[in-house]
Amino acid sequence: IIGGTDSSPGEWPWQVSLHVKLSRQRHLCGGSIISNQWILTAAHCFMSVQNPNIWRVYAGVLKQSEINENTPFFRVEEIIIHPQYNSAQTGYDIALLKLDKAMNFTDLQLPICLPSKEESSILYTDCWVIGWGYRKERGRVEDILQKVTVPLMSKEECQARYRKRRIDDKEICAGYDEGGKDACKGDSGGPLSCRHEEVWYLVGITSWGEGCARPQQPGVYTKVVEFSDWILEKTT
Ligand SMILES: Cc1c(O)cccc1C(=O)Nc1cccc2ccc(C(=N)N)cc12
Repeated sequence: IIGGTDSSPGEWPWQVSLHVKLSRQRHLCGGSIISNQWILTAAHCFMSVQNPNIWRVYAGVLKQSEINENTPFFRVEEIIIHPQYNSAQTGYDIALLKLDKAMNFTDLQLPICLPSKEESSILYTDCWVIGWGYRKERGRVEDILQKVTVPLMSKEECQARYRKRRIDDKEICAGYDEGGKDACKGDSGGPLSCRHEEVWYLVGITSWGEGCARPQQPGVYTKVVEFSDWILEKTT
């Protein structure tokens, strides 16, 4: 996250850290708890590592330094990548992780609401992107979960910023024309969370952007409401 601040314990209880354990272990992506057995994240997180057995899901953590060999984690029973996914820049950057066992909800690990199609006309004005990703383009994974508020933008405005690419209807953009505040590498798969009438909704999944926090290069997110049917089909 570029231009953000430290989060507090329990501020974003749906945020998880996805680690890969080979000889060493490291944070690769974020994700969101959407039920006691399912995590929603980005498909591009799995392009180099599709084997479910090497993934570990950490919930209820604020700092990466909290994670050690004694920290409890969930194993991944199944990775479901959207069948139309090719690359982050071409959309459908969405994946579901089925946990090997159902998690108990606590103050530190709780699900976020999926937006419903009926409410897709809501104009969200209080949106935040969070993660342990880079604080600058040539950065590294951060210790304390960062948060930054970003305004949503129209598809037309976003397309005007990304002339070489096609921004499709199942993507949503957010950011500032002057740059300076944005998600970045390592935040991928994490939530773009928007609060509406005291309830938080998972509006976007951090997907890509040209660099990070550059002027007139907004962050591009998978538009979750467009995948409601797919999510329900796979998780029920
Ligand atoms: C290609 C690249 C790096 O190697 C290092 C850092 C950033 C980049 C890059 O261009 N964009 C990115 C690469 C991977 C995940 C990203 C997630 C979000 C954003 C965003 N701006 N909202 C940019 C990303």
